[in-house]
Amino acid sequence: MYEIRQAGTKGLGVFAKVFIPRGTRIFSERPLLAIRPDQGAGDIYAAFRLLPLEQRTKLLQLSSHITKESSVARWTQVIWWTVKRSVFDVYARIWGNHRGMPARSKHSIKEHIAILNVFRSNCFDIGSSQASIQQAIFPRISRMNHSCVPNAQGNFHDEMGRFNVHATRDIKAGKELTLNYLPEHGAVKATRQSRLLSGYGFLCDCPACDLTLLRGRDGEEKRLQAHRKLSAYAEGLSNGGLGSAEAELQTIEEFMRLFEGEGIAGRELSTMYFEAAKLNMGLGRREEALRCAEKGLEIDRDCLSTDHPLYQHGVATVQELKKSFT
Ligand SMILES: C[S@@+](CC[C@H](N)C(=O)[O-])C[C@H]1O[C@@H](n2cnc3c(N)ncnc32)[C@H](O)[C@@H]1O
Repeated sequence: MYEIRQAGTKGLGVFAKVFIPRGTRIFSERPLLAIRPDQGAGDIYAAFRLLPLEQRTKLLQLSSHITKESSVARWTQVIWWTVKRSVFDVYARIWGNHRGMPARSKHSIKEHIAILNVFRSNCFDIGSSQASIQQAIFPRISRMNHSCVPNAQGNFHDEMGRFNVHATRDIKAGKELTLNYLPEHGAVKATRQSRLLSGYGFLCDCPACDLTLLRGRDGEEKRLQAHRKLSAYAEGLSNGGLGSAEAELQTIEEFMRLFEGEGIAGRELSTMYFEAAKLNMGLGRREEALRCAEKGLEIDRDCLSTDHPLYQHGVATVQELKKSFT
């Protein structure tokens, strides 16, 4: 269905070999390296050292973005970790407690820094408080490049222990498969570019970032418009206003129009639809509430698949709304 090959100046990328319909599960991968919510940078290297050589080699071949600041930060982190480990080593020799630290002979500061760089450049924030893992790298999904108007989205399925990537749009054969690296999809170009440059070392030139074309300029204007609406709503709240459900709904609808106009689908959009359903219900507009919830469910079906607990949750919400009609 896909192939991994050179993507111009972006390095490697993932491309559709055939037409991929919206909702298709393109990838379903277990993490190559992961950390739990209670773990930190110090645990990344320990987890890495426990992997078989073949997987360690694969990991070190992933791309890594290094800046002067991140390089200094990593060196500081690793030196501190090494000092801590030496202290543990002394205790371990006395009491035999090794506290999960790799043996002294296996530790290499250079390798430790390299793996932290790879991890930070390729990891996905699983992000949910319920998930058993917090951040992870995946063998092939980590080859997917960014677009601010992506055609795919990844979501972690905790029970499966897998990160599933689904097509959020129909994708023609030969097209690159892309994800959005940024947590917020509605940000304006300057914000997106600065986050991508500092976090990943590149300036995006996707259709939403190309303001020489009408499509880019139009999208940017819609983003600004949505942010103006959001600011006006937030200002009302901070001036002591309660914020009417109507005003909240209108703000959400502005973002929904923006996303749909840009061809962005996925969890952000479905969440907005479910929120709009709740607000419409509160305003006594049951039919509109049901329409919004059904639309949210349709988007979730395509970006999560029906086996995801969040999809099941959406089914229950729609059923609940339908019951209110009887
Ligand atoms: C997770 S990796 C993606 C796969 C990577 N291209 C590779 O060769 O392994 C992230 C890196 O890919 C590159 N990249 C991703 N999306 C890009 C884009 N839209 N434009 C330019 N470079 C991009 C950047 O170097 C970034 O640090």
